[in-house]
Amino acid sequence: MADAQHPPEVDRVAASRRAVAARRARASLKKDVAMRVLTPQELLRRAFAEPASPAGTMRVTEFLTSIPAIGEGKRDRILERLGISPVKRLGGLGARQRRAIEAFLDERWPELQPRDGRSRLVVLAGPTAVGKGTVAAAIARQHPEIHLSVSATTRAPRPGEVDGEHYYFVDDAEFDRLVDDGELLEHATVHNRFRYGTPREPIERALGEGKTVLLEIDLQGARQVREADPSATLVFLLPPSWDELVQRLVGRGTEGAEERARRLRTAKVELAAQHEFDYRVVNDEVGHAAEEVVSLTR
Ligand SMILES: Nc1ncnc2c1ncn2[C@@H]1O[C@H](COP(=O)(O)OP(=O)(O)OP(=O)(O)O)[C@@H](O)[C@H]1O
Ligand SMILES: Nc1nc2c(ncn2[C@@H]2O[C@H](COP(=O)(O)O)[C@@H](O)[C@H]2O)c(=O)[nH]1
Repeated sequence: MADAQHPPEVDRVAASRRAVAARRARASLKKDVAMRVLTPQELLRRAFAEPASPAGTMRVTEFLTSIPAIGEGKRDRILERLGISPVKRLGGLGARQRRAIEAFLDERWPELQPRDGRSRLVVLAGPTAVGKGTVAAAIARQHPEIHLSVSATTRAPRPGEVDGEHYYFVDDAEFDRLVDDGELLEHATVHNRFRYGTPREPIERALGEGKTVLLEIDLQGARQVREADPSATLVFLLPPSWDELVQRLVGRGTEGAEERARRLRTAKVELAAQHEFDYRVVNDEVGHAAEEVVSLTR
């Protein structure tokens, strides 16, 4: 309430700060559910016990889509079935609606959990020129609901590559800064040459929104992701044969002979590590390989 000691603008600033803090706290709770640090059932219990808390002020729509298996379409069907308005906040649900949403979670929980306890983070790795980029681009085209990570790199753009779309092209100083500020989920010097890394924030945001996230990275990066999140799904893309791999590299025409030789040396090391991965997919035909990778993320 405004008075002589608390003029209205001071109250407005304080209220806006409180609103920002509450929004951040709700976003953090959603991320915890998406990352499975917190179960939806625990979040509901907090919301019902304290309707004014960040959990209690979360909208039912936000709550449902924080569960990775629930997208917007499914969310709307669930709310309609439960007779709950999408504008409702968890703490504002009536007794009947609380029972309905709790019963729904109890009944459907087994199928809402990620398959065999895996997170929604998916790594696609494999030797140079096997077609990781091509398969990842096909997945992004066919499945816009899957978030494709854009890496930072110190390598120069190839003709046609667009900053912010194919990579964030940065210099060494900026890459150092990203590492020092903890802005990368993983990073590595690839083919003993340039540095590549996965920006952390867009990944966490997409996971927080319940999306599947695809990282197209090298073996060193895949190992770091496994360390950071043992429940990530690691997929290794294989060529139909070694000769076909060499042909694809030569056919792409983006590297000179020396760089091709360097990449093929790394390819031998990467192929020898394929058994560290959860799944192996042969990229014989792009569409098939893309759908096979997607089926492993379901
Ligand atoms: N299934 C396929 N059949 C034939 N050619 C393919 C197939 N998949 C990809 N290619 C071609 O192989 C070449 C290499 O593909 P791409 O650049 O996607 O490989 P990459 O694994 O991302 O390579 P790098 O690790 O070197 O970046 C490209 O010219 C691409 O068009
Ligand atoms: N560890 C990481 N590796 C990455 C990342 N982004 C790409 N890569 C890998 O680098 C090589 C070479 O890529 P190119 O575009 O120069 O041909 C390839 O194996 C990519 O998978 C990353 O963020 N981290």
